[in-house]
Amino acid sequence: MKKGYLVLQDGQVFEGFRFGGPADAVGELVFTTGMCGYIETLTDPSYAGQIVMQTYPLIGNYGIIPEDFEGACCVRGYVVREWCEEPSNFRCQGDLDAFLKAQGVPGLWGVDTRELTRIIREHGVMNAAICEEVPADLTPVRTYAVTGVVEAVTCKEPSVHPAVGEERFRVSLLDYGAKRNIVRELQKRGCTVTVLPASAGAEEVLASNPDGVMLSNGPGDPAENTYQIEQIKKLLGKVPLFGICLGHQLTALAVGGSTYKLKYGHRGVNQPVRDLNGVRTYITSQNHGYAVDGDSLPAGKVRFINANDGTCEGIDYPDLRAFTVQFHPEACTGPKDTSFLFDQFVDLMKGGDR
Ligand SMILES: NC(=O)CC[C@H](N)C(=O)O
Repeated sequence: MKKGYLVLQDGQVFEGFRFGGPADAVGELVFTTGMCGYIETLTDPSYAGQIVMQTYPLIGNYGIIPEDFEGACCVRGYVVREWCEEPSNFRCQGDLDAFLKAQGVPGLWGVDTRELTRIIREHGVMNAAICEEVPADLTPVRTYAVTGVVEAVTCKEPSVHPAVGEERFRVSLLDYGAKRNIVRELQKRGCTVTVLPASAGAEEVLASNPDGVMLSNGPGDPAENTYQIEQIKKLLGKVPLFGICLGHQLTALAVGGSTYKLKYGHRGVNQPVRDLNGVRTYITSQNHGYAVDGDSLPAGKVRFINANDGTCEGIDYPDLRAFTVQFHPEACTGPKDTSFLFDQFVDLMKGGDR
């Protein structure tokens, strides 16, 4: 077993064992609390630039299942307490170590992920390095910044995904790092989906005369995406629009609201979200480090809030025929509590209210 280290930007060092890719890596260290769904986590492009640490202590026991991939593996590193060398599952096609090796993603195991999670909860997210030798100079770790990541993960060319069954609607999906299940949820509901690169302009989006526009999830600081925000300004009010996660944040910025970085984000599959339009609380899957400041909004109304910390989790813009959520209604590991939001998007495209 080969020793390795996780070195935090403040100089704390954790010794563990290497697995996965052989290179060293620097990234923003974040933790996710999902007890399952590590395949979807590893292949969610929203994690670009980040070293992901799983709080659940045993990871990899159902192996790697390519059918469940959400997109490309964009994490910079992976940290677990223990990984399973002998996965068992009828759909399994390989183990975690082989997957990380093939992706060139360095991993570290055998570290006290509970202690590390405590540190991050108290201090907030920080940068870290997975390395073979503890570096004498931590400047590259301290100065690392997640930037330019939407451009790095978006598709290069448009692609069309036909509706399952008869085509009822045509949706343009702006891909800021889209998870595949967004496309599937739309296809299932009779939508033909045209996936467009994040560089697509509003004119290009509207040129095909879509019934609705969907804005995807994606990595990095939302405020960095000034071009995309300008395009959303031009789209709002012209066509029904639904935004998820980064798409939600960009829409809020487009109407003149603001976003800010959360101390350690929401990442996991059991985040409670209260619907302010009723009495329900939904359990949701989440992966975000930034949030919309609900009080900053010149348009729209906060519809969902996180039951743990009261942060904004969704906004309705009835005058603009748009709505957006910070959580993931398409979550493939689940929970699927909020998949009805895709039905509501369809209702909006039909010309009705949600
Ligand atoms: N999953 C996402 O779309 C994440 C949005 C954004 N990058 C954030 O961290 O807040």
